[in-house]
Amino acid sequence: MLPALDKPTRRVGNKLPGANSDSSEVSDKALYDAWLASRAVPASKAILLTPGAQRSPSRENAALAVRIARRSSLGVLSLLWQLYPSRILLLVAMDLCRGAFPVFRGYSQAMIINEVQSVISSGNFVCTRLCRLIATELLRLALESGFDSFASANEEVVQSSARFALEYRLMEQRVRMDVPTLADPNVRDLFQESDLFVRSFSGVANFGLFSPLDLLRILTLLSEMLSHLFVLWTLTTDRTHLSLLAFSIISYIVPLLISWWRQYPEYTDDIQDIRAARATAKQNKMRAMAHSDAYRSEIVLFGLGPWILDNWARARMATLGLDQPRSFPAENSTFNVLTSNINASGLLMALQNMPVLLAMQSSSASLGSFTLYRNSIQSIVFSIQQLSQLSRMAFQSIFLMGAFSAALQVRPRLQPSPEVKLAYPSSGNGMKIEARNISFSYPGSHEPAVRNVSFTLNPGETLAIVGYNGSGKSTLANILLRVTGFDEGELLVNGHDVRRYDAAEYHRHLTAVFQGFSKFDASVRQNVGVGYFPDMQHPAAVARAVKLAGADPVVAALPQGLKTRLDASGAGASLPHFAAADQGHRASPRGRPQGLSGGEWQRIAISRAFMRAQRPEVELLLLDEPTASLDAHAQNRVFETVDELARSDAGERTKTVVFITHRLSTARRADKIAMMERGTIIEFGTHEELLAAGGAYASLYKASI
Ligand SMILES: Nc1ncnc2c1ncn2[C@@H]1O[C@H](COP(=O)(O)OP(=O)(O)OP(=O)(O)O)[C@@H](O)[C@H]1O
Repeated sequence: MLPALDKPTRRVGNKLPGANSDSSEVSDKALYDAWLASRAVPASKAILLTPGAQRSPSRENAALAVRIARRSSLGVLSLLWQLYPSRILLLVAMDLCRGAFPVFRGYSQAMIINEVQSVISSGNFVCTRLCRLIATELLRLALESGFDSFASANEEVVQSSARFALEYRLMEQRVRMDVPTLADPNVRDLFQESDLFVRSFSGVANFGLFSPLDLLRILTLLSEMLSHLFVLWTLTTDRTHLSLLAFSIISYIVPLLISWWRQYPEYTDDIQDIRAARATAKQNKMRAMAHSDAYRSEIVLFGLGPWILDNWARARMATLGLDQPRSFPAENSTFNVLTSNINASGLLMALQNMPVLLAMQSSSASLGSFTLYRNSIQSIVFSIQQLSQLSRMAFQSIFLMGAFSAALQVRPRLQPSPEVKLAYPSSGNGMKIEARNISFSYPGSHEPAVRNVSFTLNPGETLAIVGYNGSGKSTLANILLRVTGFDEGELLVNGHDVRRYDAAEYHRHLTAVFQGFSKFDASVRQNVGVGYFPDMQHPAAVARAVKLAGADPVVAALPQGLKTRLDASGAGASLPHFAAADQGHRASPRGRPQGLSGGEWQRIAISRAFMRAQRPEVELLLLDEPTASLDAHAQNRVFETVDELARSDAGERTKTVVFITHRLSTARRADKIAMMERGTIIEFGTHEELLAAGGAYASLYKASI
């Protein structure tokens, strides 16, 4: 079970036998735990690294990397293998062959150099052999580039299909996730790191990311090193030469090791302490604010730009370590100071030349073989350098791979486990809802948003939920809709615990208007059609829903009717072309997204709910302040339509209706009214009963008329 960082899981009693109801799980808990542990900021187990941050190469992290690799690499590699086994084999073979190319290149060029040397030293300027050698070199170059482009094309196909396959798996998993699962910050980070893993499939070192396919690059480097070693072996057959060879390689590697050691403490530009972790989180928050369209109006109106910039700059400087003066001698060790002041490279260069000079004494030595010798040693050292860089990237990618594997195993919190799953039993005349002592607290909140709520609603009845702001109405609605889970109590729907229904199946039997409904940057038809996908492509069905919601005049005034693209950002309304269009009402240019008023958007949201409300399988209509932005006439019409939709042709009630409202004139339409205060139902009954009781509802009602 995922540890909820913000909130202890309080689930007392009423737990379904054998079911982890309303809790998510990762089937490989050890994998998830190892990934989570790798994110702990050293010296503070409570603060976690931001997603994508590099793990320090510590012993603990190395052990975690081994554990993660053991648990996830096989799954990921077999997933990749299944895509294109033949192409992957070809990729491996070609990458191994590529390793031998530099050696061939070296040989060919050495032969040309030798030939030029012999032509000059003999004074016999006959260039037939030289021309032949140059022609061979050109042919070799052509073959090599042909081979390279074929190998690259193959690699591109493998990389992009791997990326697509993994992206698909991740996307498939992400769309399965419900609100409570994604409310867990660890799950969100898990998905974010998985995204980075998927993005790494774009060729070597894409944005510093390393994919398992890039391991082939390591193969190429190894085969290149081996072929260079072979060349050196053939060039230096006796023991003296072998020791010279070893000496030569060491003299190249030592400066590298020294510079690597000197850089090591600065190896990461990353979060190694709590202060940096906090600064990174703040920097990301400020960056998100600056980039988001959703905040734009308030940023402009309240002049938040400089405040955002200032906060971002301070946090960014802290993450880059620019906020404190650097005292170099204090920060650097004596060793670093010494080594930075001693330039050993000159001396080592001289040492590197020694083997070459000694080899020159040999009678068999030629200028070409010297070139080949030096070239091979340089290539070996370069390969070692690259190998060390790639292995550091591979180390980081293990954690991202672990995140990917764990993310694919997350079971959404509201999804029942197979042993307790139950098919939804339709009643045919509306949903029966029995709430028993339901309580729920948002993660991180100490006060329950819903507390000990109990009520019964019979099939076909209408319930109005009223109450003060923040009294828990929308939260209760989300619990009934199974968008949010609950911590304690029991919710029976048609006689069974709602936690036993598959969430997607349960949702097929209800429709809703949310208080904060979604506005999509899409056409009117799509904005409404999402309410019932099978009919989205049928303009007549969409037009019927639009008419039922009273949105037909809005749509008729749009330049392309149902096909008009809507501007969900709200920025469109303030753009010049919309200002001009206002005089000629809706005469915006074809194809430009169209802005809508708050009330117009609300009618679109109601149309969306009505798309599905007409379906016979729908047994619950839940409307959270559906008419808050509508005028009184439009409001009455919406409630009349809801009443019609909730009845059969014969006029019998076939759907249960729950609506939340602040307008108490509409609440009296309901069979039952629930008055909420501080998360709980304080009064429950008919309008007349509650008025007669003279309690909170009665006083609120009197205040509203
Ligand atoms: N996502 C959330 N995270 C944390 N707390 C929340 C969240 N949403 C709501 N709350 C808190 O839960 C409580 C109930 O909120 P809810 O939205 O259910 O009230 P409401 O009665 O619908 O309010 P309103 O009439 O203003 O729409 C409030 O105290 C609110 O601050």
